[in-house]
Amino acid sequence: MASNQQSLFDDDPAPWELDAAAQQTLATVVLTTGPDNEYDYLIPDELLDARRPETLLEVGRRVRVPFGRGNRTEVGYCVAVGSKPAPGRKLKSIAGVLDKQSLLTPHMLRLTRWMADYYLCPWGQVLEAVVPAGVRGQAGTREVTLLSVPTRVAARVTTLDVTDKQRDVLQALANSPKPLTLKQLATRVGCTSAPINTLRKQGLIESRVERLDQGELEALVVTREAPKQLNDDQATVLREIYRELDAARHSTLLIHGVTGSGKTEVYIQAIEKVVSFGRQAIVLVPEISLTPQTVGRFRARFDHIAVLHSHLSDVERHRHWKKIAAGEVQVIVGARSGVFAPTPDLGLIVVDEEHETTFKQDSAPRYHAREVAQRRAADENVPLILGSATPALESWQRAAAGEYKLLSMPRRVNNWPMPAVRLVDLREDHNRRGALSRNLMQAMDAALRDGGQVILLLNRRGFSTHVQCPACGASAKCPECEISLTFHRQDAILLCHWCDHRQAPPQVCPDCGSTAIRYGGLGTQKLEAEVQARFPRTRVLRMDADTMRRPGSHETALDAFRNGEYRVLLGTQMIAKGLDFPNVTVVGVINADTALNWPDFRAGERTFHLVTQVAGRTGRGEKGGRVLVQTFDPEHPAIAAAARHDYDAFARVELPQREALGYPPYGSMIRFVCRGESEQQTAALAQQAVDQIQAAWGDDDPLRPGGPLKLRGPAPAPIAKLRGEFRYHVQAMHPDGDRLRAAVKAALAKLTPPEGLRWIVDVDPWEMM
Ligand SMILES: Nc1ncnc2c1ncn2[C@@H]1O[C@H](COP(=O)(O)OP(=O)(O)OP(=O)(O)O)[C@@H](O)[C@H]1O
Ligand SMILES: [Zn+2]
Repeated sequence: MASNQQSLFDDDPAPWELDAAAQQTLATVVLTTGPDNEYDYLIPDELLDARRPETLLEVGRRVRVPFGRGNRTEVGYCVAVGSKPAPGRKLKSIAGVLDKQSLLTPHMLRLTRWMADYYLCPWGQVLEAVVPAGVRGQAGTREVTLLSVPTRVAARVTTLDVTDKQRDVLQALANSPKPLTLKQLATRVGCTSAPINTLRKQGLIESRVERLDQGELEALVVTREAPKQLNDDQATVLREIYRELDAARHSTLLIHGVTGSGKTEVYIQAIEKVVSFGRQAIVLVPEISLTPQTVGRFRARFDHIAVLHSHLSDVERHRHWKKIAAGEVQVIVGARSGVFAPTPDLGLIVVDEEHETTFKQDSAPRYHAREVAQRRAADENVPLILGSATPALESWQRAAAGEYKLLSMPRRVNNWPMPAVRLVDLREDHNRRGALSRNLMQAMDAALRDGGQVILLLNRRGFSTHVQCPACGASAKCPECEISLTFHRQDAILLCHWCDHRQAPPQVCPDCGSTAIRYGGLGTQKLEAEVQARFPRTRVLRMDADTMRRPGSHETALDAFRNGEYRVLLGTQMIAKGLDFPNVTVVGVINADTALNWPDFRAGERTFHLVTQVAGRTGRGEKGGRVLVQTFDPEHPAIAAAARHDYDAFARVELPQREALGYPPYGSMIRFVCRGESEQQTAALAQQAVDQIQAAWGDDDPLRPGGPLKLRGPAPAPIAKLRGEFRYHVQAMHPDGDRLRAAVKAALAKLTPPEGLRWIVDVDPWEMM
């Protein structure tokens, strides 16, 4: 206020009083659900009393607040406390503090804020996704009795007056670096529980009861491994990583290492250094259940590791979280959400198989763990390592642009050669009646006779993938999704793979009454039947979403294959990843083209990744290995390059095409999808989105770099109907990602969806269906 006007308002307080009154200590709160805004609240004095830490209001704790006209109670996160000028209106007060400690470090607050901005979703929603829903309780744990030898006893085991058996028991226990359960000890010594119990009664063995969850129980039985002697490529890459670690700075290293080049050993030795600094490392893997070997290697090398997988109960997750936050964990191995592990002193993040699509979350917040890891590593000033035999083109492009440092491991360990890949042209194999070409069968036969094992990839589950009436052409479709139903012979049902709708297979065609229903198309169940018929004395293991429903079933199945109980492993893409079985001498790809014709600009890239990765599962031992890839399109660049293990060749063809069309990695893409029961309303909402985005973008200035905004749609999505709702989508692309995000954000704020219509927005989408 200008001072010369002071006299006009005698009642006003003097300027210094005004200042004091204007500043108040306020808490800024973000609601967990509800409007995407930040709200200021007054803080009652008792919540600022440092002598009562359990109710102290701090940034990162959750609070209860009155909200809205009716003052209903909402929960929110306190994201800031500080003095602010008093607003004109009267503020409400915080009603209470929910957490006894802060759930979020300042780093995590910044990271989640960035995610909300980048992925165009409410901050509160991101916060809820990052902080695990842990509740108090002890479900999911088991009480075990752990035995150990007191030091005073261990020192004189040889002179004690005990039986020989008892001495063996004491010796075994004293030699074990960790306490053992009764069962473990008995197995190790080869005795019953009797001598152990006698020793316990005599006080020569101590016992304590602990609550352990499944992961910790597993960790009890790990055998430790020593570091491997690195080969030259590994050593070179490790030196580069050490250089970054010693410099204590952020940078991103992309390790392009062919399948079987020993990337995991490099990560482990890098992390050993991080741990020696007293800091923690986060390792992200595509899916814990599919990577039991990788997880096992980490367990064998570190004492304090937390494995965060999707089968953890809330309670277990919460316990891990607390241990990690307390700095008690050295290495966190986790899927996507492991990137939020609350490490107090992070030293390194590793993203293994960084090209995998599972790193992108397909529900809100639709973040990509690689991007979040990048952001987090930069914010905490630590290196980020991305590793893959088939890097995502996004990463490859950034390396080419100098944003990432590219490190190569072009050879396999032990100088084993890459397996020879043969393309089997299905167009020339006219006499083929089943799924297996003559070439593939011969190769399988030779491998099996030689004591080897076989992996067969077919990326479709079920028995028959379409059920059709040859008389009138009608095919069985899901009534809710209008997608072809798959016949599952085991359960004798037709199943929709999108919505899980089930119905009995028709006896007669519902359209024309013909009884000659044809079951066509090939799924893993049919392949299993064929392999079993052709190789009757061979045990065949099938892995797909149908056989792998229960937690732990992947590990059991892979163990059985490793032990040689099964000679043939067949399945969907879940068998294509990361497995390291030296006895696999033949890999067969039943149909390399299944993903090629997807309505997705990444169809070629996905195909290249899948074929290269599955081909890499063989030739990992003394016996070598070979690969047969069946295809109708052997000249396709993705398939031809995969057959030569030639990533560079693939990238050289694919990148210019992406660039010409403005697709990622050259342009940013945002996808809008809406759905509703009325097709007309759904289409109208998509049109509204297009109009609003165009309006928010404004006119295209021909002189501005990046060219005009590319807007595709509205159009029916490839899955045009799902669970009874119509789906429409819109794609917006432009090289200037920030400007694109701003325009879409502004546009979405103006959308007025009618009752019953829903929409989502996906920044950097991976799913195009
Ligand atoms: N220096 C080494 N000497 C001998 N064996 C090694 C060495 N480094 C790694 N290995 C072994 O080589 C095999 C392949 O290593 P690893 O699984 O880490 O490869 P990878 O690069 O991750 O392959 P993929 O991309 O196919 O998963 C493993 O059995 C591993 O124990
Ligand atoms: Zn359906």
